[in-house]
Amino acid sequence: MQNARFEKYYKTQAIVTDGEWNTLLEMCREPLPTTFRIAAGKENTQVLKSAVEKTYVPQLSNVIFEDETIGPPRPLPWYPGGLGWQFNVTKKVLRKSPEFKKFHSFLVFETDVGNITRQEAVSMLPPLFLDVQPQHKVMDMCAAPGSKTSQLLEFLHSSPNATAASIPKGLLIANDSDYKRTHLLIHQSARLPSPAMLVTNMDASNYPTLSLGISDDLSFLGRKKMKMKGLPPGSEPLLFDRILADVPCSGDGTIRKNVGIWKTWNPMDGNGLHSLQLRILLRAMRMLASGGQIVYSTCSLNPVENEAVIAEALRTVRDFELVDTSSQLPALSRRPGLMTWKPAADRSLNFFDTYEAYIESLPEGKRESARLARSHWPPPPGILESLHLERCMRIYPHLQDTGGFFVAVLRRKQKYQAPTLTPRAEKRAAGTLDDETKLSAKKPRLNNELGEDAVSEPPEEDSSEAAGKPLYSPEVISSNSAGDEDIVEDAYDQDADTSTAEHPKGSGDSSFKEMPYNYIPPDDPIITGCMTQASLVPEFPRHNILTRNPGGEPARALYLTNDLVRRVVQNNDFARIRLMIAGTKIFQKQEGFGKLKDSKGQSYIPPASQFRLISDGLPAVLPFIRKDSILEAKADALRVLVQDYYPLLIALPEEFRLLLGPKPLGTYVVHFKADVNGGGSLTCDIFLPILKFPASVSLMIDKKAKSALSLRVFGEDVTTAGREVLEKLRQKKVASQSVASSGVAPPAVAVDTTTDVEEGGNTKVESGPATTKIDTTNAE
Ligand SMILES: C[S@@+](CC[C@H](N)C(=O)[O-])C[C@H]1O[C@@H](n2cnc3c(N)ncnc32)[C@H](O)[C@@H]1O
Repeated sequence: MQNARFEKYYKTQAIVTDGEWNTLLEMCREPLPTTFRIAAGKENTQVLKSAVEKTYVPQLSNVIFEDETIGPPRPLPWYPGGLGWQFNVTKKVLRKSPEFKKFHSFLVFETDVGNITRQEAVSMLPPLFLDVQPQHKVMDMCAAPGSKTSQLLEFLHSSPNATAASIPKGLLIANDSDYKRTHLLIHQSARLPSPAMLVTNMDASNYPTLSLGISDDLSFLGRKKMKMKGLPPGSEPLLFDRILADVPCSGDGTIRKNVGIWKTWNPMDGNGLHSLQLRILLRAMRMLASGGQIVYSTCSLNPVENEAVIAEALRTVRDFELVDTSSQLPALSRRPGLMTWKPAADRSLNFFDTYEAYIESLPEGKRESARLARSHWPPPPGILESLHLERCMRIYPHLQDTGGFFVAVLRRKQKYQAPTLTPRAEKRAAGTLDDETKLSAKKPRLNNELGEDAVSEPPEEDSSEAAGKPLYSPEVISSNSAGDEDIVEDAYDQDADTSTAEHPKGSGDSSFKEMPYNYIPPDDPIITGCMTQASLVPEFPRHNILTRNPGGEPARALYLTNDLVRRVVQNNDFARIRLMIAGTKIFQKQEGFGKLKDSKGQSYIPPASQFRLISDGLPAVLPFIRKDSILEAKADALRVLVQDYYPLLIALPEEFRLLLGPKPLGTYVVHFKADVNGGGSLTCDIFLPILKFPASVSLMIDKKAKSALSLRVFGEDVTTAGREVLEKLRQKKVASQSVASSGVAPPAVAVDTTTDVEEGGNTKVESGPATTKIDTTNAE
């Protein structure tokens, strides 16, 4: 864990005092504690918090392992509501100490079902500073794998005036340019299903302005007739209230976790990312609504990726300022942003005081293609002080035993003023600008923004309009000048910036093949059937249900969005904007239901009623389910339901059987009431979907969620999957005993050697043995 360059570079930057440097460096060599947070705003948030505080902390308080006393988990003092936690034990302790093993299983189970997220402490900070509220339009520009996205979603869903299940008015777009990584994002966010969520796969530095369609309220435009190319006049751009720009970075703040950085660190990684980071932040600034806020963050200590980016962005878009966050999270120990720094021009650490000195050092023929831009250096005195870079936050590992991190909160200073159109823009608005002039007006704005020096990442060629693709840009683009900072114009000004939209960097996939999004007419018989089946009240937003297949038929799965997501989905061209998901799945066709025939060969269930509620989307639907249709049950019924995939009706406890028995086949929600005495420890109310068959019933949650529930309520995994794992382990033990006694190798036994839950397999009950079982049950 040595790197002379790393040491020299950061000593030169004076990121801490000389006296403190060794403490910082020593801490970089220590392993990082494990941190996790309990998901906020869920029904069981307080239950889990209390399980950690009142059950696990006492159990783990006096653990002695190999003659050493191990400390229990402790709360992160700065994390609101006591929901952030940290503990510091080795993997060996986690595996071998019975107390910690149990705690580890608890964490694994609850993580799988989305109640707990393992996340580095410092990575929890940006969403906390973003101050997201349920009505906000939020963008997470570089979101994968999505730990901050899930935190943002929790905030979007936590309204003091509503239940955790209510649908927020705002939206969250989680974007990443890496196609494969967007799937991590989808997986992560599925843990908190949201009708307000969209995932896109775009280059954030060129993110197109999305349209919200024609708005009744045109005050955002300052004029009634604004023409957007490809859209009817008066279309409203989607401007965001909150944007997180957690940009790609060199990541040296993660050196405690990623020890490989000791070997490979060099200043050129940070130098090379500066331009992209700046472009992403500038794009965020242009997409921000009046009064909005941006959080810019990196897990890098390098000022070139941090203060230098902020300084240049503030100089470019002048109506922004850094927010003084000193009164927020007072228990968080932090250092102010740097006011000066010295870029190194190469791996050999040749430092230059000024950009001019750097350029002069280059042979004449190489100056044009200099790798560093003026913006790598601090702004000149006079300007520098006015930027208040000290308001940026630097988190160092030794301050509170974390990774290193950088956070800056930016706010738009002034209210938006309606633009006065230049003559060119007037011509454009009138559609009288000839094509050639239009194209030349679209010269890459990027060069202006970054100055002539921004050569390390040359702007890509703009080919979108030339290729005849529709662009959602208004015809009101005035001449491009770097100081021309007008919100609406910025938001619209996509002509210069959309060239890579169809081929995001890193996606490695140029043929985007997501299914189209089609809203189903609210009076469609399938929607009516679903509403009847699930006893939904008339207020259910039936107009916001979409399906995803080329024909637009409600064939298999139905997704729920909110009104705002619907406006986005219906007013944009997704041949160009790579939309991965919109909203959350709430109903799924139960294919086996069609096969259920009575003795006369008639279908039991008409096609319009063959859809069932799925557990993932239940929180979004629950507020709309008629209370009197929800079945009540106790922990004893839950035990039967988790024990087998398809328990027979006659196996249910009498009270619940009498309730369910007379009901028609189909989908129901069961309310398991909090009860710590009834054969399990149900410490809070839970609502789960079930599906009733002629002679059996199935709890419609996946295998992992069942195991997690079983562990929490019954203290053991009583599920089929859990029993199978135990059986395999037993067989393995028997086999190894027989080797020991006979000396003969036994036949191979397929055993999951990894943890039970994680390796329980991915088969969802919902799609697993259903068909076979249905047929059997029917035959009975
Ligand atoms: C620091 S990571 C983000 C971590 C994430 N915010 C989280 O908390 O889980 C940076 C992400 O930026 C993505 N990325 C890189 N270049 C990008 C670009 N031009 N536009 C959008 N995303 C980009 C990477 O794929 C990577 O997932």
